[in-house]
Amino acid sequence: MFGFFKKKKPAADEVDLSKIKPQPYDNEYRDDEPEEVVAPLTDKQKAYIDAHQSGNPISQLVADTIDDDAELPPPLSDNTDNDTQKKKPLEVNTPAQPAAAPVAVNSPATPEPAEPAKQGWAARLKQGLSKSRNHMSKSLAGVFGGGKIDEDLYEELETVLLTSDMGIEATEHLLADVRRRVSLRGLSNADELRGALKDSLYELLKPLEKPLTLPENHAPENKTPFVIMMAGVNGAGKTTSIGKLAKYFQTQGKSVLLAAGDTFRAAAREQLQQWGERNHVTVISQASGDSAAVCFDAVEAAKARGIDIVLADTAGRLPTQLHLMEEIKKVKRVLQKSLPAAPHEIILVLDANIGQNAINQVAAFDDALGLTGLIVSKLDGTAKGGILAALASTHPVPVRYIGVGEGIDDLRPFDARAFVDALLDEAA
Ligand SMILES: Nc1nc2c(ncn2[C@@H]2O[C@H](COP(=O)(O)OP(=O)(O)OP(=O)(O)O)[C@@H](O)[C@H]2O)c(=O)[nH]1
Repeated sequence: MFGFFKKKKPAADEVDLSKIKPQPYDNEYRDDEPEEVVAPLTDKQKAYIDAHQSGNPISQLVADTIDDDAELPPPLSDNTDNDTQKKKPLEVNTPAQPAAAPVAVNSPATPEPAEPAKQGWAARLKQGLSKSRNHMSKSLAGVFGGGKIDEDLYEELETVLLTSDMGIEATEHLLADVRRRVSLRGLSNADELRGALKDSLYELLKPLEKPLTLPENHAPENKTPFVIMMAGVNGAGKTTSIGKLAKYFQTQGKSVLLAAGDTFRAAAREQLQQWGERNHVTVISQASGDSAAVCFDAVEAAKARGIDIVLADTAGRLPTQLHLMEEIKKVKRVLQKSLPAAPHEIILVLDANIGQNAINQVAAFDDALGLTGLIVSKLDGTAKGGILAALASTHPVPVRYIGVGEGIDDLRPFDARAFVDALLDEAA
């Protein structure tokens, strides 16, 4: 669809958009010349070309027309000169040699370090949660260690749950539920408590298990992209999660495009471009441009190419930074300009290490954006995996995925049963 850009010779400092190739789709790389897939130009496309020829991505024009721009803070980039910003060329990083099959992730340009033998997800999850499991196991040794079930034992259990970051509400709920099960099942020995606790925790977490359902593949000409926007505080794991998801979706036969909407952190764009190369997917970015504009461009590019999924990165921000919360709301509004139903999914990425702070973050981002899901990252780095129980009792937003490591395969849909087993089974 971008073949029409061939008609213009790009300026020296611009990306030559004629080099853009279509993405792999449905496991098949379409190597046809761009001109062959060009439909007659619509008014919108003409406007796009005009905007591009003036060195001014159309997204910037759309972003500029958002009514409440006046209330917005100055742009995040160091460069606050609007004119200069408008001239920032759109960067489209398309991998030079897309893999024949989307599942192949090794790029000749950026060879992957040799990975150790692949583990199944259950083993990865268990290994990822080993800190939490060891903490639980050690603390619960006294509880499950034998003897009678009595009030002292319930008190000990209460302490273990609280020190595992489950929070007061979840702890009270679990204690009451365990008591109920003990009485129903007529349990009397402490070593029988483990099963009762596992069942209680599973029932508490089960409502969080609502996997993301992607739309069916449509014919390319009818297809609109499914847009996933990421939000979260600095360093929560947004960019890394996008990289992992890009691979995960490709293994499901979906084509993916990335939007480098974190235009604030110096290396975020390069970091996303690296993930793009590893996954052989296109990354749309602008050097220190406007986040909303980059995301808009990405959705336009995805529409033109019949891409299934757009993953939009955003800069990290604290909920207390009100001007930055306004900025991310603007990203959402500008995405809707390109595709009224977008973003179809707004995911908050939560670092599991932050403990009870997670509750405030979920509440604040939900209030600002209307969250549809969570990714709980870095569960491997904490001994307090109980945060999910706290979320389930206070702010039960679906946990779409959990991350248990920095590797590309260390992210999967949340499975309450597997999680409880990995957390509460006896440590190896
Ligand atoms: N151990 C572990 N590390 C992770 C996980 N997810 C992300 N990280 C690491 O956390 C660090 C921050 O991750 P990023 O993806 O850059 O975080 P971000 O939210 O995009 O950061 P900002 O752009 O600054 O807001 C990186 O070093 C990642 O490798 C995880 O599940 N486990």
